[in-house]
Amino acid sequence: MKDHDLQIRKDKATLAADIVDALVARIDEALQQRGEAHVVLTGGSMGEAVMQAWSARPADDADRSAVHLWWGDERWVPAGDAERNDQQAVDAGLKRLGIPDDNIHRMPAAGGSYGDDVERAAAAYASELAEFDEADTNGLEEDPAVPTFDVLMLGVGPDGHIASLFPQHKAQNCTTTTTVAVHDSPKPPPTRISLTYPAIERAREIWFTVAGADKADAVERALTTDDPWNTPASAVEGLRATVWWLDTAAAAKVPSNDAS
Ligand SMILES: O=C1O[C@H](COP(=O)(O)O)[C@@H](O)[C@H](O)[C@H]1O
Repeated sequence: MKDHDLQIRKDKATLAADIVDALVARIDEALQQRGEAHVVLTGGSMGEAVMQAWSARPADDADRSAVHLWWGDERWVPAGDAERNDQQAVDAGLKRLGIPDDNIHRMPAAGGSYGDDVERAAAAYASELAEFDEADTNGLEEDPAVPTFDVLMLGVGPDGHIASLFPQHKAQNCTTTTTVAVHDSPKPPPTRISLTYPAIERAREIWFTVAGADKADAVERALTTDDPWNTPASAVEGLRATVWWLDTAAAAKVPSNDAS
């Protein structure tokens, strides 16, 4: 069993609310310490639940002009398509957060500036990430050209995938760039863009956000094995912390799964 921080809650709604409380605290801390905050959103069911909980918080007058949002992966369909992770975030309340549009770093869409060229689109997102690469990493080792993310959230599929890195899929082998175009995804839609492992691991904190009984086996494998090829969620750790935010159903096969 890995020495990761386990945060287990009784249900998905409580889980999402507590994730958001912790996220807002991390963002405030990053703004105070470094003057800006970089957060990576996940798509999927927990991406939606977290965004709903975040956008439902009472409005405050906090300055969010230095908060940047990124995505860990995106589905290669046109802008505005309900399958897109960014569109699901918008539908869940993204625009109510008060974060400037220029700081919301969406992955390119099919049929947009890069037409149907998903490779070029992935490379363009890598360039956008590189614009926020810092020279001063506050003592952390520097490597891939991405901002050092303060919190990078990852949903986990029932198969153990994270972002759009799927079990036994060759996109996992891409370690020389920070983004990868994913073809033949086993989960629809078949074409996607994903951060690669080196980019994902450039995060002070990685937060796995997982709810539901169908994820319990994947969570157990991720916490007890080091086998990225078969369970991508077993592959990554944050630079300072790795936190598993689980509801009791997703934590069913994890030892000491006391909910609060
Ligand atoms: O397709 C995707 O799936 C994963 C997991 O989503 P879930 O709905 O099973 O929770 C998600 O993390 C990823 O961002 C998304 O593109």
